[in-house]
Amino acid sequence: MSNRQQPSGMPIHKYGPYEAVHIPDRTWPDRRITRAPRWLSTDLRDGNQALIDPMSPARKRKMFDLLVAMGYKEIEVGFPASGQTDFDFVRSIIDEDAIPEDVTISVLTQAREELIERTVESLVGARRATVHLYNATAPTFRRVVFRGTREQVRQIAVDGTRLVMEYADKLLDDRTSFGYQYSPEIFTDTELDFALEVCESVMDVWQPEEGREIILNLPATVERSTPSTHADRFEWMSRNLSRREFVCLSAHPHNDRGTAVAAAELAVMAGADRVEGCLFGQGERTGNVDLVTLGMNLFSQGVDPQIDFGQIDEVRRTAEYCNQMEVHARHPYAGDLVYTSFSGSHQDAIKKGFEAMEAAAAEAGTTVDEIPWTVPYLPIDPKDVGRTYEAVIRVNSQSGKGGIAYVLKNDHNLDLPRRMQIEFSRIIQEKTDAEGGEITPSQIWDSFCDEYLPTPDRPWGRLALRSAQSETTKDGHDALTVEAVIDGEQTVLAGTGNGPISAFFDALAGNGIDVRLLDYVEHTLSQGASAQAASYIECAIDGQVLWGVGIDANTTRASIKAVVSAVNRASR
Ligand SMILES: CC(=O)SCCNC(=O)CCNC(=O)[C@H](O)C(C)(C)COP(=O)(O)OP(=O)(O)OC[C@H]1O[C@@H](n2cnc3c(N)ncnc32)[C@H](O)[C@@H]1OP(=O)(O)O
Ligand SMILES: CC(C)C(=O)C(=O)O
Repeated sequence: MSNRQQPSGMPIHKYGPYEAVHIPDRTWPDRRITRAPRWLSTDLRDGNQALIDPMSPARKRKMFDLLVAMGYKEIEVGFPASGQTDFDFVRSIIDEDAIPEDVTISVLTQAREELIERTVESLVGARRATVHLYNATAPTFRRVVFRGTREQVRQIAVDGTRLVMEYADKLLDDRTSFGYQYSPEIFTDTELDFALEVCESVMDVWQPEEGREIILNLPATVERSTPSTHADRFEWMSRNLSRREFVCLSAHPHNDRGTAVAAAELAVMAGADRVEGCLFGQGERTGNVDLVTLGMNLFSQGVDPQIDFGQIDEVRRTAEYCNQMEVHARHPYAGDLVYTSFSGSHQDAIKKGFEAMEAAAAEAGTTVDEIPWTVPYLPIDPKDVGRTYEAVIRVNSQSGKGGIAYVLKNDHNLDLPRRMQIEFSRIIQEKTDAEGGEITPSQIWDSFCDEYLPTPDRPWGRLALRSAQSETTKDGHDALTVEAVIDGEQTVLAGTGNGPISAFFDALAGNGIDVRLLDYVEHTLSQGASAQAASYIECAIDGQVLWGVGIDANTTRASIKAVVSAVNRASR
């Protein structure tokens, strides 16, 4: 086959490659993230401004309280100059003293005097507050939006910073510890030397020093490049900024290329101290970077994310309510299906993984919660985010014996022998092939009972057990007397053997039912006085090989029931 590429016909002439950064001695690829960066949640600002239906004050408050409860210490709470809703919300959380002492709120503004004044006004009385000023610095914006030169655009940032400081001096008092953040918008489209020049000019006004940091936020307003180039740009800025020790370098990735999480992680490796994003990647267009995935990625590497994700479904439900948008079923760590496996080989490995964890914990004399998590296909223990194991394995036509056996073990403590797993999985497979879709654990259980465990309210089969009594004969054999119904007739069966099962086979043989034992497994189902035992018996009956199952508090009765189950199945 030829390797030559054929043109697709797509209009590629409209686009060009993203410019690389010349930084051959880059250091970020060798760095590791060993602690969480500072996080800023912008759910209430960048997230909110992208919603079809922006959050009502009640929804905003619910989101704010959620973020605080999760442990976010920097929260962008709005764009107060945008209108009364955002302004009033900022006032409400300050006036109602809803902001914990260790939480800093921040508010965004354009570099326009009337907006800056209104923005600072919204913060009066706040304990810890940051004004976040932005202006676009990218060439297209300079040309199209501001219709200005580099110098004029740099001046917007400088004047804006000065105005923020003046209004903070004028309107805020010593109740407020006041901070400042500047963002050269579309940093990813701005020439690096110009981004640096504007940031330096802004710093010249703010004068960062010990105890007076400046947050320089470098937004990938539109994600343009690979995460590696994004990291190169961060390393370049981090190396070239003056007063670096007083700068909190912040990343603000968006997800236009679908790589925002990687871009944020590589930016941190390249020197970013802080990451701005939204829960579940809410935000403009394809969203801001997802703070949940970032935090959980750290957690899954044994790094404390500094955020509590222990009840991820609660977080998801609240975010869905506030944003009025659903989190996708495949969303990392939080989607409905992300700890669920339908396919046979995955289920088999998961089941074995759980069993290996239990064995390793028992050997170490501890619990599975104390040993390293190593269950195949599950990057983290679903329990750590408040999920149960119930949904870990779900069964459809792609499933195999391991998954079905897992459901029976997990839900009913039944540990089926391997060959019986194969037998029962064929029965389930026939059902899923015929009916399509998923078969639920309760449908699996119904099928299992129907196949192996006829009950008085759901009787079937030619043989029904009424009672069984066994005693040991003088020569050490078992003599068994069984009251049963065979083909509708009350019968008393009697037989002897070197155990109750062979005595029962003897009794059945006397009634024309020929059964041969191939395998026998039993285990207890529960502990304590009402303990139940499960027996699994593989028999050859009339040329067929079949399993039968019996459950009873008495182990002899459990095994006799298992034989009855197999005999009935043979003639079903
Ligand atoms: C990348 C981001 O997410 S940035 C955040 C974006 N978020 C929002 O815009 C949500 C809130 N915004 C709003 O509610 C409104 O835009 C307001 C109330 C702030 C301002 O509204 P308006 O006064 O009608 O102005 P509008 O939004 O149309 O802005 C356009 C004007 O602001 C100028 N401008 C835009 N951004 C900035 C900036 N960061 N700094 C200074 N001027 C700016 C534009 O050049 C334009 O000026 P012109 O009228 O002289 O051409
Ligand atoms: C205001 C800035 C930080 C922003 O939201 C963006 O550039 O995406």
